[in-house]
Amino acid sequence: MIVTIDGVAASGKSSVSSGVAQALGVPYVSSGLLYRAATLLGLEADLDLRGAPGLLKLLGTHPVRLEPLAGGNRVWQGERDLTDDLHSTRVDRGVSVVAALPEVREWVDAQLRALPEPFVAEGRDMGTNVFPHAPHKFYLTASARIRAERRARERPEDVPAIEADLQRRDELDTVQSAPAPDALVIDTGPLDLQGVIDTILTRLR
Ligand SMILES: Nc1ncnc2c1ncn2[C@@H]1O[C@H](COP(=O)(O)OP(=O)(O)OP(=O)(O)O)[C@@H](O)[C@H]1O
Ligand SMILES: Nc1ccn([C@H]2C[C@H](O)[C@@H](COP(=O)(O)O)O2)c(=O)n1
Repeated sequence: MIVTIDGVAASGKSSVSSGVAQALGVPYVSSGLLYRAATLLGLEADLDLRGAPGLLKLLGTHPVRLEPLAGGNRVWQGERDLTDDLHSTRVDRGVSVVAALPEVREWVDAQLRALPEPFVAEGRDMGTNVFPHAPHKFYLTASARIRAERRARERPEDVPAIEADLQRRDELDTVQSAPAPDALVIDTGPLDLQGVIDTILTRLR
């Protein structure tokens, strides 16, 4: 069984997916981490992030592996754990460009589809493109201001700067971020984290 949880940037996808996955006793899969890993490695290699061939060559010679766990995902390149470097402002600013490359999307989708069920998958296009036959689909939203206020608790930047970055990413990610027609759309603005998790668990049960 696959549960998909998609949504806009910083809408709570990974926190909510982790809570739902732990309640169900299954792993969750954070697809965005693979796009972030491709971005980080491209930046470190000083590549033009708009160029798929260079990125794919890098990913082919230095394979990246996603480790899905219920409590949190980790991303490995050989023995190197990339996870803690994937949520920097630098990666945030480059990742939408990388995620727009069809070749990189194919690379991510192939890794996701090879994972053994059951799991909760979170991202942008889990319910539309990667797992369109999933029986349970959810889509999280909240205003850019609320998302920025939440994120400001974990980043050095102030709320207006984070909000501007989120709005920019929302625009760049629009193409692959539409909710599946059969997804339950949840406005997380008025809910706390547990409230969102409970809404999903209630629907699943
Ligand atoms: N409903 C909520 N109420 C309060 N805080 C929340 C809620 N949902 C998420 N948060 C907080 O908002 C922040 C962003 O959440 P999270 O990282 O899970 O979002 P995301 O959608 O996975 O982000 P990204 O798109 O950048 O990967 C975290 O600090 C999280 O604890
Ligand atoms: N299925 C996905 C997952 C992620 N992306 C893009 C969109 C974001 O700009 C970036 C990082 O995702 P996040 O960690 O913010 O969820 O990757 C995508 O296009 N498709």
